[in-house]
Amino acid sequence: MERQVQRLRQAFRSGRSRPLRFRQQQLEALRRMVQEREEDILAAIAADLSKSKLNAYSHEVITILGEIDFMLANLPELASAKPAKKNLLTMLDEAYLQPEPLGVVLIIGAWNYPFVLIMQPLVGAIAAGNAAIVKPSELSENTAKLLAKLLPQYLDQDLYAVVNGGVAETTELLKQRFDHILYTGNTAVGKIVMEAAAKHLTPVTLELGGKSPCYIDRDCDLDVACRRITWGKYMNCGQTCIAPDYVLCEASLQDQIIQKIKETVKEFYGENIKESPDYERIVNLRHFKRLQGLLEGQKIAFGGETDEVTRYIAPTVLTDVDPNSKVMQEEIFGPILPIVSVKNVDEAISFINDREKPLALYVFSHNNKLIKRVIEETSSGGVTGNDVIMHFTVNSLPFGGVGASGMGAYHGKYSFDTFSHQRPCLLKGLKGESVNKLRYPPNSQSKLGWAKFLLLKKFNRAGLLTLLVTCLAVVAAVFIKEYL
Ligand SMILES: NC(=O)C1=CN([C@@H]2O[C@H](COP(=O)(O)OP(=O)(O)OC[C@H]3O[C@@H](n4cnc5c(N)ncnc54)[C@H](O)[C@@H]3O)[C@@H](O)[C@H]2O)C=CC1
Ligand SMILES: CCCCCCCCCCCCCCCCCC(=O)O
Repeated sequence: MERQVQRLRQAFRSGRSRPLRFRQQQLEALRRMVQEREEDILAAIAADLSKSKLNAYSHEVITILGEIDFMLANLPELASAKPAKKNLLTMLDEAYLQPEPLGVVLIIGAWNYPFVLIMQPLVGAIAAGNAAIVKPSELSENTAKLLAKLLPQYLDQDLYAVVNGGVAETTELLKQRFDHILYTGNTAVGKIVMEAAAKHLTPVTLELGGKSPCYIDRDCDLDVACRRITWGKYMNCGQTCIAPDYVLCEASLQDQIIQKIKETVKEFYGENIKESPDYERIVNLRHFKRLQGLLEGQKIAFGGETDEVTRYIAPTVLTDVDPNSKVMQEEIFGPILPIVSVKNVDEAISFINDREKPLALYVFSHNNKLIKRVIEETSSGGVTGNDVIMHFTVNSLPFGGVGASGMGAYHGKYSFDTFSHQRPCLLKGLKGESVNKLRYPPNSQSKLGWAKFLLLKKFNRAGLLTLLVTCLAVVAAVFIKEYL
């Protein structure tokens, strides 16, 4: 492991990953990989998550092609130096922010969107000019094996590497020194990653989970709300980090919501859900049993059927759920939707604020003011109003958590920034010593007066004009003194 990281570091130090043309070539190669090996990629995702190839394409491949296109279209702008505002003491100098790559970065992915969660950060790392090691989840082993086979065929092998394995291999990997770690997965492991990173003072982006609430207001088109919630909750069999975890609503809405979700489930997946190509399975037996445990003692409004052999759990809604029950204590990460009654929006806001900050928050209402109020009075990684999941798809919005749901963010420009250091640069000339004398010892009251004037004074229009004239005079004086 140590030698592998060293090999990447050496390649990074050679400077090969920095030129824009090189980054573009690598991103183009990634796009070719996705296009040429589409069938293999879809088959691997399908095998890992019992997913149709159509869904594998729309859940994962589209996102990556879109991200690569974005980076290729915007790379010159993203990587360019950005001029910075100057103060009066540096007005003749050059000040700018120069994005620079961090070095060798580590990307650890989770199993639930095994392709996206490795590839999307990797696109950002390459675009920003880094070397990278990716560690796909061992639970989605088909995608992990395929990435280990394909990435070296398309990318520079000395700069980008895949490490596969479970806890032992990841633990070993985390002992190495990286320049950034982006980890996606559960909170407990997030803490392990952060602790390991701290030993090297490595900055981390942690993409964690949590219970994302979904408030449905009385003043709402329930048909539309329930259709959108059904889509986002049961997509990938509920194994989506930003799936609506539970619904909050007034008790009087509960029966209508149940009925409408039930109808939508039938519309989406047919009479025999097990036969639907659009309905996935739970990733493994451990998670299947965990989810079965969450159903115990609950009032099942519909669904609840399970089949251990195929790890099938039907789309399920629970009613009158006690906020203290187990299903309301941990992230569900499965096709179970609890409905918790609240008296009104005030109680919903308190309910949300009494818990850890979630990764996503959803509010459905005709009343835009109410939506804005819920946003204003709560906190979460991201928000979608009157829909679910969709903020993930907008790559001009940073994606990430806050508090217990994570730190840092990525997607689009934000991925580039995550894997870059914004290096502040001030370039001065060697002339102009007559002005600089103001800051050299010995200090004096008059020098201090000038320093206050130049650095602290705020000017109105008239003041600005006077200042401009003064500055021109100073520039002229400096010029005469230094050059004539
Ligand atoms: N914020 C986000 O973008 C996303 C967050 N998630 C969250 O991830 C969770 C589900 O993923 P997991 O079951 O954690 O996935 P997982 O079991 O695949 O683990 C994630 C990664 O951590 C590694 N890992 C596991 N145990 C480790 C240890 N002891 N030391 C070092 N590395 C270790 C695994 O090898 C894997 O690569 C949910 O909480 C979900 O909400 C999932 C997808 C996206
Ligand atoms: C008309 C064409 C429709 C195409 C469908 C586009 C819908 C896109 C939804 C994609 C959702 C992907 C969610 C991925 C979330 C990954 C991280 C996570 O939350 O666990």
